[in-house]
Amino acid sequence: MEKRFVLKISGKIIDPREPQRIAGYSSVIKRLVDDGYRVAVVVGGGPYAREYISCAKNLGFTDAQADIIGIEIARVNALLLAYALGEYGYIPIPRNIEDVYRAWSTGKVVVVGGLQPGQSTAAVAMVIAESLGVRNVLYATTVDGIYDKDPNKFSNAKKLNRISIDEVQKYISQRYEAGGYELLDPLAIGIAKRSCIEITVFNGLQPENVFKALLHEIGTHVICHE
Ligand SMILES: Nc1ncnc2c1ncn2[C@@H]1O[C@H](COP(=O)(O)OP(=O)(O)O)[C@@H](O)[C@H]1O
Ligand SMILES: O=c1ccn([C@@H]2O[C@H](COP(=O)(O)OP(=O)(O)O)[C@@H](O)[C@H]2O)c(=O)[nH]1
Repeated sequence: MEKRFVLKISGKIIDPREPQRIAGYSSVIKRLVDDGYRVAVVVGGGPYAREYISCAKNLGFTDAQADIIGIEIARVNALLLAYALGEYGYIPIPRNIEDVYRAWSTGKVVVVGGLQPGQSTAAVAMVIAESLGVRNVLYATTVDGIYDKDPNKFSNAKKLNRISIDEVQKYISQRYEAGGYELLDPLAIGIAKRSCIEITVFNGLQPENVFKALLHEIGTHVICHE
């Protein structure tokens, strides 16, 4: 099995109010590196990004400006994890794909926040996976996987264990705006499709769930047909 993967962690999970969970992710990632895995991590902006984005919108900023503010918050969350990784983590946080290549070539764990307006960190995870030739993205979020409809809105939503990348769009209702882009945004889906990148969407509130997600024991496995 390819021992390389990209791990996208929701900003709702890497949250400054939960330092022990950040320490938990650092320990899980270090164990995987010691076990011979190469990992690139993308961290989202979470509730703080949305506070700043709502302030930006209130001040009449453009969506691009609101996105850029979200990017910076995601980068700060990424810095929390990168520092927690100690000598395993690459510093500084890459700002573009060229920086990611340089960081990856050092052999360290690359941790990234946002990259550019008009997308989410899910798209960042796909772009990085595609750039590094990695075919496996683990998506740690706060729901158990992809459901047939939003589980936070419909109590009768059913979790899907395995779906094709071509089906994803019909299940996700999405606000295409700063702070939106729920789950997999259009760019993330497009890149996963064209480069046949497999995705496991799982509940990452417990860092140890990464081990189960790696083995497709939990979450939703999104596959592509070669
Ligand atoms: N079909 C679906 N299955 C699961 N979650 C969905 C679905 N449609 C919308 N969602 C919403 O997407 C959210 C996860 O997306 P997002 O908020 O971007 O999370 P993250 O912070 O992990 O990027 C869930 O909390 C859920 O409310
Ligand atoms: O490459 C990126 C990554 C993030 N964002 C902005 O930063 C916010 C926070 O990122 P994301 O929504 O992916 O974080 P999470 O869903 O994990 O909280 C997004 O909503 C976007 O507004 C962006 O513009 N470009």
